[in-house]
Amino acid sequence: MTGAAIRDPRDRLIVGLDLASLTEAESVVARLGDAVTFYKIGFELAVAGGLTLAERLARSDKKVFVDLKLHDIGATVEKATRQIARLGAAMTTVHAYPQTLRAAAAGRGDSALKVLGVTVLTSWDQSDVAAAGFSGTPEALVARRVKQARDCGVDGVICAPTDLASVRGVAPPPFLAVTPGVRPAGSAAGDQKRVATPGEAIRAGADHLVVGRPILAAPDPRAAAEAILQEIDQALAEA
Ligand SMILES: O=c1ccn([C@@H]2O[C@H](COP(=O)(O)O)[C@@H](O)[C@H]2O)c(=O)[nH]1
Repeated sequence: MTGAAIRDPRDRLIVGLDLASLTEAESVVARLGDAVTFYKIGFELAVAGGLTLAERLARSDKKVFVDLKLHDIGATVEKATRQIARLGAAMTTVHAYPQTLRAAAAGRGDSALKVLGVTVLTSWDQSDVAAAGFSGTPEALVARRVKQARDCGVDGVICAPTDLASVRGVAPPPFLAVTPGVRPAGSAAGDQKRVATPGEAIRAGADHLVVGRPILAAPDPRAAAEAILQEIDQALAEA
Protein backbone atom coordinates (compact mmCIF):
# COMPACT_ATOMS: atom_id res chain seq x y z
CA MET A 1 0.00 0.00 0.00
CA THR A 2 1.47 3.40 -0.92
CA GLY A 3 0.73 7.12 -0.97
CA ALA A 4 -2.81 8.37 -0.64
CA ALA A 5 -4.01 4.84 0.20
CA ILE A 6 -2.18 4.90 3.56
CA ARG A 7 -4.78 6.37 5.91
CA ASP A 8 -3.47 5.15 9.29
CA PRO A 9 -1.00 7.85 10.43
CA ARG A 10 1.05 5.16 12.16
CA ASP A 11 1.92 3.69 8.76
CA ARG A 12 3.25 7.14 7.75
CA LEU A 13 5.59 7.75 10.69
CA ILE A 14 8.98 6.00 10.74
CA VAL A 15 10.89 6.50 13.98
CA GLY A 16 14.67 6.58 13.50
CA LEU A 17 16.33 4.48 16.20
CA ASP A 18 19.58 6.46 16.15
CA LEU A 19 20.87 5.01 19.41
CA ALA A 20 24.16 3.49 20.53
CA SER A 21 23.00 0.14 21.90
CA LEU A 22 20.38 -2.55 21.55
CA THR A 23 19.37 -1.99 25.17
CA GLU A 24 18.55 1.66 24.52
CA ALA A 25 16.72 0.83 21.28
CA GLU A 26 14.65 -1.91 22.90
CA SER A 27 13.74 0.42 25.73
CA VAL A 28 12.53 3.11 23.27
CA VAL A 29 10.51 0.53 21.31
CA ALA A 30 8.89 -0.64 24.55
CA ARG A 31 8.12 2.94 25.62
CA LEU A 32 6.57 3.82 22.27
CA GLY A 33 4.46 0.65 22.39
CA ASP A 34 1.58 0.43 19.93
CA ALA A 35 1.82 4.17 19.10
CA VAL A 36 4.63 3.35 16.63
CA THR A 37 4.60 0.55 14.06
CA PHE A 38 7.51 1.50 11.76
CA TYR A 39 11.18 1.84 12.78
CA LYS A 40 14.37 2.82 10.98
CA ILE A 41 17.71 1.29 11.85
CA GLY A 42 20.69 3.24 10.56
CA PHE A 43 24.48 3.08 10.83
CA GLU A 44 24.85 3.80 14.54
CA LEU A 45 22.59 1.01 15.76
CA ALA A 46 23.46 -1.36 12.89
CA VAL A 47 27.10 -1.53 14.02
CA ALA A 48 25.90 -2.16 17.59
CA GLY A 49 23.98 -5.31 16.61
CA GLY A 50 20.93 -3.49 15.25
CA LEU A 51 20.40 -5.85 12.34
CA THR A 52 19.36 -8.60 14.74
CA LEU A 53 16.81 -6.18 16.18
CA ALA A 54 15.69 -5.37 12.61
CA GLU A 55 15.02 -9.04 12.00
CA ARG A 56 13.17 -9.46 15.31
CA LEU A 57 11.00 -6.38 14.77
CA ALA A 58 10.19 -7.47 11.22
CA ARG A 59 9.09 -10.87 12.53
CA SER A 60 6.88 -9.23 15.14
CA ASP A 61 4.14 -6.79 14.24
CA LYS A 62 6.49 -3.91 13.25
CA LYS A 63 7.83 -2.73 9.89
CA VAL A 64 11.53 -2.01 9.53
CA PHE A 65 13.52 0.35 7.34
CA VAL A 66 17.20 -0.68 7.15
CA ASP A 67 18.91 2.60 6.27
CA LEU A 68 22.46 1.70 5.23
CA LYS A 69 22.70 4.03 2.19
CA LEU A 70 24.67 1.50 0.16
CA HIS A 71 27.11 2.70 -2.48
CA ASP A 72 29.72 0.29 -3.86
CA ILE A 73 30.43 -1.73 -6.98
CA GLY A 74 27.28 -3.23 -8.45
CA ALA A 75 27.93 -6.85 -7.41
CA THR A 76 28.39 -5.85 -3.78
CA VAL A 77 25.30 -3.66 -3.70
CA GLU A 78 23.19 -6.37 -5.33
CA LYS A 79 24.25 -9.04 -2.81
CA ALA A 80 23.90 -6.71 0.20
CA THR A 81 20.40 -5.70 -0.92
CA ARG A 82 19.43 -9.37 -1.23
CA GLN A 83 20.61 -9.95 2.36
CA ILE A 84 18.58 -6.97 3.61
CA ALA A 85 15.50 -8.43 1.89
CA ARG A 86 16.15 -11.72 3.73
CA LEU A 87 16.00 -9.87 7.08
CA GLY A 88 12.36 -9.12 6.30
CA ALA A 89 12.94 -5.36 6.03
CA ALA A 90 10.22 -3.29 4.38
CA MET A 91 12.59 -0.58 3.08
CA THR A 92 16.25 0.10 2.45
CA THR A 93 18.41 2.84 0.93
CA VAL A 94 21.18 3.21 -1.63
CA HIS A 95 22.77 6.38 -2.92
CA ALA A 96 21.01 7.50 -6.09
CA TYR A 97 23.69 6.81 -8.68
CA PRO A 98 22.52 4.81 -11.72
CA GLN A 99 24.87 1.81 -11.36
CA THR A 100 24.06 1.53 -7.65
CA LEU A 101 20.31 1.93 -8.20
CA ARG A 102 20.21 -0.77 -10.89
CA ALA A 103 22.22 -3.18 -8.71
CA ALA A 104 19.90 -2.64 -5.75
CA ALA A 105 16.81 -3.17 -7.94
CA ALA A 106 18.33 -6.47 -9.09
CA GLY A 107 19.13 -7.51 -5.51
CA ARG A 108 15.60 -6.71 -4.35
CA GLY A 109 14.23 -8.99 -7.09
CA ASP A 110 10.59 -9.80 -6.50
CA SER A 111 10.84 -9.59 -2.69
CA ALA A 112 8.61 -7.23 -0.69
CA LEU A 113 11.58 -4.93 0.06
CA LYS A 114 11.23 -1.34 -1.21
CA VAL A 115 14.48 0.20 -2.42
CA LEU A 116 14.82 3.98 -2.07
CA GLY A 117 17.47 6.17 -3.68
CA VAL A 118 18.96 8.87 -1.45
CA THR A 119 18.82 12.03 -3.60
CA VAL A 120 20.51 14.92 -1.74
CA LEU A 121 20.97 14.60 2.02
CA THR A 122 18.65 16.80 4.06
CA SER A 123 21.72 18.12 5.91
CA TRP A 124 22.97 19.67 2.65
CA ASP A 125 22.22 23.15 1.38
CA GLN A 126 23.54 24.99 -1.68
CA SER A 127 27.03 25.39 -0.21
CA ASP A 128 27.30 21.65 0.58
CA VAL A 129 26.22 20.75 -2.97
CA ALA A 130 28.92 23.07 -4.36
CA ALA A 131 31.55 21.77 -1.90
CA ALA A 132 30.84 18.22 -3.11
CA GLY A 133 31.65 19.33 -6.65
CA PHE A 134 28.17 19.58 -8.16
CA SER A 135 26.95 22.63 -10.04
CA GLY A 136 23.39 23.92 -9.71
CA THR A 137 20.94 23.96 -6.87
CA PRO A 138 20.04 21.13 -4.48
CA GLU A 139 16.57 21.11 -6.12
CA ALA A 140 18.06 20.56 -9.61
CA LEU A 141 20.27 17.73 -8.33
CA VAL A 142 17.29 16.15 -6.55
CA ALA A 143 15.18 16.32 -9.73
CA ARG A 144 17.92 14.67 -11.77
CA ARG A 145 18.36 11.88 -9.22
CA VAL A 146 14.62 11.27 -8.93
CA LYS A 147 14.42 10.74 -12.71
CA GLN A 148 17.38 8.36 -12.55
CA ALA A 149 15.87 6.45 -9.61
CA ARG A 150 12.57 6.11 -11.46
CA ASP A 151 14.32 4.97 -14.66
CA CYS A 152 16.61 2.49 -12.87
CA GLY A 153 13.68 0.54 -11.41
CA VAL A 154 13.81 1.32 -7.69
CA ASP A 155 10.66 1.99 -5.67
CA GLY A 156 11.15 5.56 -4.51
CA VAL A 157 13.45 8.19 -3.08
CA ILE A 158 14.58 9.84 0.11
CA CYS A 159 14.25 13.60 -0.28
CA ALA A 160 13.75 16.68 1.85
CA PRO A 161 10.16 17.71 2.56
CA THR A 162 10.99 20.98 0.81
CA ASP A 163 11.78 19.03 -2.40
CA LEU A 164 8.40 17.30 -2.59
CA ALA A 165 6.69 19.63 -5.05
CA SER A 166 9.39 19.07 -7.67
CA VAL A 167 9.75 15.36 -6.82
CA ARG A 168 6.04 14.78 -7.33
CA GLY A 169 6.23 16.64 -10.66
CA VAL A 170 8.74 14.07 -11.90
CA ALA A 171 7.56 10.95 -10.07
CA PRO A 172 3.94 10.80 -8.90
CA PRO A 173 2.64 7.98 -6.66
CA PRO A 174 2.96 5.01 -6.43
CA PHE A 175 6.66 6.02 -6.60
CA LEU A 176 7.54 6.49 -2.93
CA ALA A 177 8.71 9.79 -1.44
CA VAL A 178 10.11 9.34 2.06
CA THR A 179 11.25 12.44 3.94
CA PRO A 180 13.61 12.93 6.87
CA GLY A 181 14.29 16.55 7.84
CA VAL A 182 10.91 16.67 9.58
CA ARG A 183 10.60 19.01 12.54
CA PRO A 184 7.46 19.76 14.54
CA ALA A 185 7.05 23.53 15.02
CA GLY A 186 9.46 24.80 17.66
CA SER A 187 11.79 21.78 17.67
CA ALA A 188 15.50 22.16 17.01
CA ALA A 189 16.66 21.55 13.43
CA GLY A 190 20.07 20.28 14.59
CA ASP A 191 22.17 19.54 11.51
CA GLN A 192 19.14 19.35 9.20
CA LYS A 193 19.07 22.20 6.66
CA ARG A 194 16.06 21.47 4.39
CA VAL A 195 13.20 20.98 6.86
CA ALA A 196 9.42 21.21 7.19
CA THR A 197 6.77 20.28 9.75
CA PRO A 198 4.98 16.90 9.65
CA GLY A 199 1.80 18.54 8.34
CA GLU A 200 3.65 20.41 5.60
CA ALA A 201 5.44 17.23 4.50
CA ILE A 202 2.22 15.21 4.26
CA ARG A 203 0.38 17.99 2.43
CA ALA A 204 3.26 18.26 -0.05
CA GLY A 205 2.96 14.56 -0.93
CA ALA A 206 5.25 12.56 1.38
CA ASP A 207 4.32 8.90 1.79
CA HIS A 208 6.34 8.43 4.97
CA LEU A 209 8.12 10.77 7.40
CA VAL A 210 11.32 9.78 9.21
CA VAL A 211 11.66 11.37 12.64
CA GLY A 212 14.48 10.71 15.08
CA ARG A 213 15.67 13.30 17.58
CA PRO A 214 12.37 15.16 18.05
CA ILE A 215 11.00 11.88 19.48
CA LEU A 216 14.13 10.29 20.99
CA ALA A 217 15.19 13.46 22.83
CA ALA A 218 11.71 14.37 24.06
CA PRO A 219 11.01 14.10 27.80
CA ASP A 220 8.07 11.82 26.88
CA PRO A 221 8.88 10.10 23.54
CA ARG A 222 5.44 8.50 23.27
CA ALA A 223 3.69 11.85 23.73
CA ALA A 224 6.00 13.41 21.12
CA ALA A 225 5.20 10.60 18.65
CA GLU A 226 1.48 10.91 19.34
CA ALA A 227 1.58 14.68 18.70
CA ILE A 228 3.24 14.02 15.32
CA LEU A 229 0.66 11.32 14.52
CA GLN A 230 -2.11 13.78 15.30
CA GLU A 231 -0.56 16.36 12.96
CA ILE A 232 -0.25 13.73 10.21
CA ASP A 233 -3.87 12.68 10.74
CA GLN A 234 -5.03 16.29 10.48
CA ALA A 235 -3.06 16.83 7.25
CA LEU A 236 -4.49 13.59 5.77
CA ALA A 237 -8.00 14.70 6.66
CA GLU A 238 -7.43 17.95 4.74
CA ALA A 239 -6.14 16.12 1.64
O1 LIG B 1 18.85 12.81 3.62
C1 LIG B 1 18.75 12.14 4.67
C2 LIG B 1 18.80 10.77 4.69
C3 LIG B 1 18.65 10.11 5.88
N1 LIG B 1 18.49 10.76 7.04
C4 LIG B 1 18.32 9.99 8.29
O2 LIG B 1 17.04 10.28 8.87
C5 LIG B 1 17.14 10.40 10.29
C6 LIG B 1 16.70 11.77 10.70
O3 LIG B 1 16.88 11.92 12.07
P1 LIG B 1 16.51 13.28 12.85
O4 LIG B 1 17.05 13.03 14.22
O5 LIG B 1 15.02 13.39 12.82
O6 LIG B 1 17.20 14.41 12.17
C7 LIG B 1 18.60 10.06 10.63
O7 LIG B 1 18.64 8.69 10.97
C8 LIG B 1 19.37 10.29 9.35
O8 LIG B 1 20.45 9.39 9.22
C9 LIG B 1 18.43 12.13 7.03
O9 LIG B 1 18.28 12.78 8.07
N2 LIG B 1 18.57 12.78 5.84
